[in-house]
Amino acid sequence: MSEPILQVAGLTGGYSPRRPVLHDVTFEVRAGEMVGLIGLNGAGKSTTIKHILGLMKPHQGQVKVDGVTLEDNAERYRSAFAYVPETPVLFDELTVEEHLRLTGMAYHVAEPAFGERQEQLLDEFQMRPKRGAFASHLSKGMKQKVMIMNALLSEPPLYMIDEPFLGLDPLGIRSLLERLVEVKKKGSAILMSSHILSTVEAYCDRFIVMHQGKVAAYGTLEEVCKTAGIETRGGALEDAFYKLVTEGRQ
Ligand SMILES: Nc1ncnc2c1ncn2[C@@H]1O[C@H](COP(=O)(O)OP(=O)(O)OP(=O)(O)O)[C@@H](O)[C@H]1O
Repeated sequence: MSEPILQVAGLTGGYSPRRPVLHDVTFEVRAGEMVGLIGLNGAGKSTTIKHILGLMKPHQGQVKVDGVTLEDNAERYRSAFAYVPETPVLFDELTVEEHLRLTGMAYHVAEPAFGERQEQLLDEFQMRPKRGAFASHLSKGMKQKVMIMNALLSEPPLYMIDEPFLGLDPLGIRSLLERLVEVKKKGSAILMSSHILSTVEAYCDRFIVMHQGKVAAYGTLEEVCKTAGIETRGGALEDAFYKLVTEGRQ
């Protein structure tokens, strides 16, 4: 079994110490695998990601990236992942190329690798005509593409991607999925949160089903189906999910 790149162990956390949102959340993402993080609105997916990013401190438990906690070694922890948020965050007065250059410098991607990766990404995401455009002049989906290109440029051990499919056009979605399959083969770990369960099932190796701040099921499709008490078959993730998040409801 490959080494774990992201380890979340017994994580209890949230926005106020008296009212935790996450309860004893435990999972890991290993080198060379894509793990889907799924759950209803408010289940705790973004809060989990905020804890992993180091924006929030665990009340209990710990998060390790590349074998270290943020307290152990902040530099190593932070440089081991790239994060693509649901809503793009760019500098309005920088161009597409300038964003890529900034990322290249931050992640120490030297020439000639930088130039090669940049040109390939501009082609793959149909952004060549916009290379000199300011971020503020890009469409919503184009901004999302720039965030994705920045993440792919840095080639980190861990990718964390939050709901990437909503703003992208069909070609962009295909380019992203093809690239994720490629970086996974090269040994990166990917944590992807999405509500598009058919795509999650098709591309992810394992799944974390979050419900009300807890891990309701975790593992391969077969393991998640077993926890939900249904038979495994193609397309079963949606049924397993439905069962897990409606259990106990009338
Ligand atoms: N800034 C905040 N302050 C206080 N509570 C918050 C804050 N952000 C989220 N919450 C609460 O934390 C819980 C989990 O929310 P979270 O954003 O993690 O859900 P999510 O699974 O990412 O949902 P979605 O699919 O809608 O993005 C919810 O009850 C939500 O109301």
